[in-house]
Amino acid sequence: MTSIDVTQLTKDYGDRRAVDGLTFSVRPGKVTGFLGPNGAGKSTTMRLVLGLDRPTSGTATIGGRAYAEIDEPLRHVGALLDAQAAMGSRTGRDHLRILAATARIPARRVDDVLEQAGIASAAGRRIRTYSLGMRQRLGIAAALLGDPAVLMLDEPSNGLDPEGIIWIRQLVRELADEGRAVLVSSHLMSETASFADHLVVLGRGRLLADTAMREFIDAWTTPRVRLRTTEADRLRALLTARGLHPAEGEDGRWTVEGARVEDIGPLAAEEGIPILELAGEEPSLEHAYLALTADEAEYTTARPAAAAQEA
Ligand SMILES: Nc1ncnc2c1ncn2[C@@H]1O[C@H](COP(=O)(O)OP(=O)(O)OP(=O)(O)O)[C@@H](O)[C@H]1O
Repeated sequence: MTSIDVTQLTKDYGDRRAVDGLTFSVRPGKVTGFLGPNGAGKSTTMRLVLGLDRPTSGTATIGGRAYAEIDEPLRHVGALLDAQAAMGSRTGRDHLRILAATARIPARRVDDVLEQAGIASAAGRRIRTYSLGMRQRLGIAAALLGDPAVLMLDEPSNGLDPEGIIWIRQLVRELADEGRAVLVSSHLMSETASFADHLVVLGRGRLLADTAMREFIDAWTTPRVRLRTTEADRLRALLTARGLHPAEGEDGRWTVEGARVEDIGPLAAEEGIPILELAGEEPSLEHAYLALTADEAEYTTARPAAAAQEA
């Protein structure tokens, strides 16, 4: 069972600290979502794990060894960093054959991963004729080539069509279910929520959260209930007496922050207050993420947390 272990990892570019004393692990059998605002240090961390850059201090290891010390690393670690960087004059198949040859991976794996990535029919075409999504699929095929125990995918659904996005969601889940350690960075919260079990969140190079998805959402959001009643005054008095603050919306619906349907339904029934509608709002990863990172975004427009809560 192989994991990625990052310990006190720091990287300075001149006087800019891109990664700041990071410690976390990516465990086998799980999809770990890697989140953070633009410039938070996600790509730099992945590059350091892959030995593409040298840390200023600290370590990043895969199965206890630095990437540079791993023999035939493609057989142990698959990575998708910049899918657009593949050589444009080669065909997709040749690109993968060359990669396979460098790691003594059998050539038949090339056709397997082309098939798995859904680009077998384009394998003989030059990469420069590929669409953004096809290049992305080729990059994922390359990451899978060595059947690695560890995968690191930077924004894998970039440029993929809706069918491709569903495919990548299923793929990362399958890879984790097979016991692999899978780290996936993304800016798409609903997508991350659909496949990640665990989250590592960065802000300005620092670790903001390293926690199970469910715990993260529960810690950074409050439950909310929407309801409609014919006896608003009585219900308001009842809820206010219990320390809740119901707020009336323009459409005649009431919102109660910090409450669940299980709190309100029985209470209203006990008092004989008719309820016409009662629904809990499931807090989303997006709400939780924006609440956590509100003050951490280096490049930001409005106040995202406030905007999202109002939406
Ligand atoms: N080669 C480099 N030289 C100088 N600064 C760099 C270099 N690479 C990254 N940085 C800086 O390090 C910080 C972290 O960048 P990084 O690309 O790791 O963030 P990120 O979380 O991947 O962002 P995004 O979500 O926008 O991809 C940024 O401030 C960036 O400008």
